[in-house]
Amino acid sequence: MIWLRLIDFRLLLDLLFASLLGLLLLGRVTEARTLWLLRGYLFLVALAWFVQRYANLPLTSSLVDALVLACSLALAILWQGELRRLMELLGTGRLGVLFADRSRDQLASGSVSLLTEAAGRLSQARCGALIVLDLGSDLRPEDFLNPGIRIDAHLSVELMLNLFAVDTPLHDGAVLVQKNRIVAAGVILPLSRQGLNRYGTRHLAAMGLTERHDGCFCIVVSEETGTLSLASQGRLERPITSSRLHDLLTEALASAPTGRSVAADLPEHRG
Ligand SMILES: Nc1ncnc2c1ncn2[C@@H]1O[C@H](COP(=O)(O)OP(=O)(O)OP(=O)(O)O)[C@@H](O)[C@H]1O
Repeated sequence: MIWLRLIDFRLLLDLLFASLLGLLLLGRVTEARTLWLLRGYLFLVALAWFVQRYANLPLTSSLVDALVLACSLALAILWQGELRRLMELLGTGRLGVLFADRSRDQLASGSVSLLTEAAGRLSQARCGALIVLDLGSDLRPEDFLNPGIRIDAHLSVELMLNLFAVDTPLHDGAVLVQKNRIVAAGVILPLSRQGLNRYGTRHLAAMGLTERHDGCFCIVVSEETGTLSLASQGRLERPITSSRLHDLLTEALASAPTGRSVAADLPEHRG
């Protein structure tokens, strides 16, 4: 049993926890560029640890430490939105989101066609619209300024046109689509603080929600111009054609994680 004494259990535990944390972080990233950056950063951190622990090279160790610090600062600037979100999740105890199932079977591709057709027809009619497409985020009713009215209906072009028809009670605000269903209408989203001088509130609302929730996309139809836009990660792509919208949504669907449903938490009526 001498070999048992030679094993450093604390070191094993340390390596196990660090590997689990690394795998968890890598598992949450879907975008290729972000993944490369994260891999590079984790490699540098591991190198710094290795040099410090096993090589008696103080100057090299200081240089690698300085490199890790510089990269940490650069990534903190680059990923400020994601880091803010992570701190929000830690602060509100919603850690389950980090371990959520990431299978990709939510919005069917047929729904992308339905949404594109609805958006195209709303655009032609210059009927203002805002559709939130949740492809697997951790959205909760508290994330909205007002969670709106619960609908829970099959996604259809006709219902979408009806919901945004002018002078109907639910046309103001956004429609929330989750897992091929229209979950709610009249949803009021948080506004973005970017682009205050460039965009009106409908577009700012689309940016505001998507900058907070990576798995959310917002389709915006401008009432003024009929222009179609797609918001993701706080950025607006506009103007876009219906076919471009279809391509972007198909792409988004192919790389989207699945999250929990907000439907169950929505109140029957507006507070
Ligand atoms: N926070 C919000 N959440 C959801 N919808 C909102 C929000 N704020 C405004 N809207 C919707 O946007 C409409 C007002 O749009 P506004 O003209 O201010 O914005 P816009 O970006 O210029 O859009 P448009 O090009 O359609 O005029 C409201 O009537 C409402 O339906």
